Amino acid sequence: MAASSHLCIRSSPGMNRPIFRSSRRPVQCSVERQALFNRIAPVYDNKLNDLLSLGQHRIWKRMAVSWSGAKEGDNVLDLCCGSGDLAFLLSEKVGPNGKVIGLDFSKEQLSVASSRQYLCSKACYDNIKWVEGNALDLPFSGCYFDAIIVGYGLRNLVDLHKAMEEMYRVLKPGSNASILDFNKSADTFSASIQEWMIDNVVVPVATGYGLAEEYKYLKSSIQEFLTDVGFANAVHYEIGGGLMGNLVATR
Ligand SMILES: C/C(=C\Cc1cc(O)c2ccccc2c1O)CCC[C@H](C)CCC[C@H](C)CCCC(C)C
Ligand SMILES: C[S@@+](CC[C@H](N)C(=O)[O-])C[C@H]1O[C@@H](n2cnc3c(N)ncnc32)[C@H](O)[C@@H]1O
Repeated sequence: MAASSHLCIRSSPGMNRPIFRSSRRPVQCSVERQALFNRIAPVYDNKLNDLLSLGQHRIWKRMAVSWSGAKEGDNVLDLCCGSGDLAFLLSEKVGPNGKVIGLDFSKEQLSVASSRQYLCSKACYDNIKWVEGNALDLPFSGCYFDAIIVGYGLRNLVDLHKAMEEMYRVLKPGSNASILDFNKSADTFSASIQEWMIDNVVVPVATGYGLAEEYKYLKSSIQEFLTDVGFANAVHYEIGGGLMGNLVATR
């Protein structure tokens, strides 16, 4: 790893998959957010997202991977990886000659990701490394990645502009950042369906998981931040009937 001087290894109890911890100086990140994602790690998983999205999130994540442009042998980043869904998909895409880094600031989320990797027998998952770090101060040198993917991560960051600058810095020129998140649809019909779903399905289900507050502000646009930091091109695709959006930004 190019920036190995910034990373140290933390053992992951009961497992043989190390988690690398960034030793860079702390920069702004929300301690409350970090605590929240640590707290929800045992319940934030495929089952919850399957329930909320009727399994559709698996399709949306595959589309995001495809838009990232990641290919065999690439070095790619799953930013705000959580329990690692996108990292696992990327791992299959880049194959044994490629490398995947899943970065998150929640130890507990990374611990879940690491045990999923350990429990799954797919050999290609050996190409994944988990890094505990901050999206606002990435522990990698410039022009390091062939693709970056972010699933439902950016909305949770305290400084979106800084995160975009960091993504731009570590991406190689000509490479893509593929950003999957909730969409703020311009179409009033789609927007009202989304609002209805969130108020009547998502929030009540999430309340049962202790996540009500987190699901109350799902409707924000992120596109404007990307072009600000110098991305050459940014294209936004509406998916899932306009409920979700995938932004593809090229450096
Ligand atoms: C993928 C989903 C949630 C991801 C998610 C994002 C966050 O920012 C969080 C923050 C804190 C805690 C948890 C999360 C989190 O889980 C679920 C998405 C649900 C959709 C809003 C609702 C989809 C409803 C429909 C049933 C889907 C039907 C699609 C249609 C047939 C095209
Ligand atoms: C809603 S989850 C999404 C997880 C995963 N990408 C997925 O699609 O299922 C958002 C993740 O962003 C992480 N996160 C939030 N702020 C972060 C930051 N400043 N640096 C690194 N990770 C962060 C959280 O810990 C959490 O795991």
